Amino acid sequence: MTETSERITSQREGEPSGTPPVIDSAFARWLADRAGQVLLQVRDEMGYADGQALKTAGDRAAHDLLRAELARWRPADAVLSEEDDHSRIAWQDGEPASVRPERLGSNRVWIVDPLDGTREFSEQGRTDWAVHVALWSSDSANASHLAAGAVAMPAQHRTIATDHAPAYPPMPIDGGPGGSIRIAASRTRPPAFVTALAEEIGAELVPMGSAGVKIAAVINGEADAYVHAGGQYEWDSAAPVAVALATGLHASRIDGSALKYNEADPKLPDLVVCRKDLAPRLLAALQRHLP
Ligand SMILES: Nc1ncnc2c1ncn2[C@@H]1O[C@H](COP(=O)(O)O)[C@@H](OP(=O)(O)O)[C@H]1O
Ligand SMILES: [Mg+2]
Repeated sequence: MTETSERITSQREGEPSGTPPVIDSAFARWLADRAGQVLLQVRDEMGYADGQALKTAGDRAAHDLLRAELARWRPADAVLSEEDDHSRIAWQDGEPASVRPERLGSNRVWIVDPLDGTREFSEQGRTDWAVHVALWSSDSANASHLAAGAVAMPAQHRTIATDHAPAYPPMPIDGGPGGSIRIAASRTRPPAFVTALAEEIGAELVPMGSAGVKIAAVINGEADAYVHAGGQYEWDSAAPVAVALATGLHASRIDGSALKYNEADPKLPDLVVCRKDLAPRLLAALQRHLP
């Protein structure tokens, strides 16, 4: 991890407090950092006695901050947030049957997960939780249309973002510790097929919370791949995938197709993020283990 790719999240000296950068990628970092600081405060103030109350308070506080700052500094843009009420849309075959979300007519949509790794946030001592801020833009050149992204990991005192894309992860000399590929997977609900996949390719599973933290582990070279299937939403992956793509990593659905964001139905149930040299082997093995 280089110094430029890993910045302490606190307000820098001499910066006028509350004035965000104009450039979208730096704005994404600023916003994720702000929400991260709020989440640390919530943890400090509430403690861990009531985990459910802590999760609810954290989700709400970070969501409210992101919503307010986006309304203030990017008033023309649309927002898709995990904490919004998606239930008012009646889904039918993956299409909204009644209300068409306003964001589908917008050229710029901020896709945010105020607190990814909610469970880990509520557990004392755990640092594997994150704030995700991504910008989807119809003008963006990449297939996923992700123009900017930031993942703040406040309890780890680091933020990764597309304004200073991290260096391409180092190649382990012998394929990682013990010579095996390291696959980051959910610590509480790893998909069954990932275990079978790991056995076939002689990989080791590295359990941790938060999709953002797992993708950050691949970006940092602490893991070689993140494989997930069985359910997730656009906000779980948009920001870390934006950073992974800016770093030069492979990121796709597990069938190899492009990850698409700002779709009518925000479900995005599976993905794989890995070094480019691993992608052909991993995708071929995935074909044999698709759930
Ligand atoms: N099967 C599933 N269905 C829906 N969401 C899932 C899921 N598996 C993981 N996720 C979401 O992906 C994020 C990372 O999960 P995990 O740590 O288990 O890998 C979590 O986001 P939130 O914490 O924002 O809810 C979690 O809710
Ligand atoms: Mg999430």
